[in-house]
Amino acid sequence: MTEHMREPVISMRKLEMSYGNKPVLRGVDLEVYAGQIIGYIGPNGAGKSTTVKIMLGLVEGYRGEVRIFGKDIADENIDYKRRIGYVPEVAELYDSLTAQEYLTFIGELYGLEQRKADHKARRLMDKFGLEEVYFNRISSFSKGMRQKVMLISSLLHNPDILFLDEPLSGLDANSVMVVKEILACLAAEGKTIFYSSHIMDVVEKISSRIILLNGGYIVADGSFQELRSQSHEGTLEDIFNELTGFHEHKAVAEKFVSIVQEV
Ligand SMILES: Nc1ncnc2c1ncn2[C@@H]1O[C@H](COP(=O)(O)OP(=O)(O)OP(=O)(O)O)[C@@H](O)[C@H]1O
Repeated sequence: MTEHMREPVISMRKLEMSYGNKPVLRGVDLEVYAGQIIGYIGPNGAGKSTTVKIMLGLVEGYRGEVRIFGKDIADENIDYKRRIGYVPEVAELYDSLTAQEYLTFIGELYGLEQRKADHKARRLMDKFGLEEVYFNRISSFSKGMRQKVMLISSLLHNPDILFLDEPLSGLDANSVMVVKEILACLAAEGKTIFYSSHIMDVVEKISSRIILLNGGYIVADGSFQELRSQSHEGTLEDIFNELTGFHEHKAVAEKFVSIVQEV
């Protein structure tokens, strides 16, 4: 079966969103299929988090249609949320809880039995080398340890779609390799991964499809090889600079440093 004969897992039509009178999304059309790892990129403030939060049902007031698992998310049916995992860019963990308390709590929110959530969370912590701190308070955790707890919490209920915002933030080189491999395995199992990041070389390597949002529109959509052959640029960083019309990094840096030196 070709990809386009299947139902999209996510589909957006004419998605528009404004904050006050400031338009952020000006008409985003998108269909995402099971098994895709979408590298979702764009300049700061382009609207990536806004799009993700709309899909998560956290932002209202958008125009257009968003369907997840074939259902319009505006229809008050929140069942789809049980099949979604989310790792936000800034982790809002409950510092006073232990990892065990936090993860079993999240597991229960997603409908797992307490005992099962505990057993699963403990084994996942073990795989990330955190078995010894399972009963410790999150307030004592380093940045990377917190990030691993967030990743585990987003996956406990075995979601079909995973939204990740800078998921490798704070992870050491070994853990980065493990997480990249986990994402590839999940995609091979038919999970859909929506991966937002500014680390272009990682996005280039892990994404099966890259979507570049700029000025409220999708300005590029394809595999890295497709984008590269269209833009005649070498790396994803070069393609990003080209498509967002940015060529002044040296001039901006020089000006910045010259202002720093004005004392
Ligand atoms: N709650 C809000 N109220 C008002 N404006 C907002 C709100 N949330 C986002 N914005 C604005 O919407 C625009 C898009 O923000 P968004 O966080 O979606 O960007 P982003 O692409 O995720 O950026 P970054 O790469 O910096 O994380 C920005 O101009 C931002 O100031």
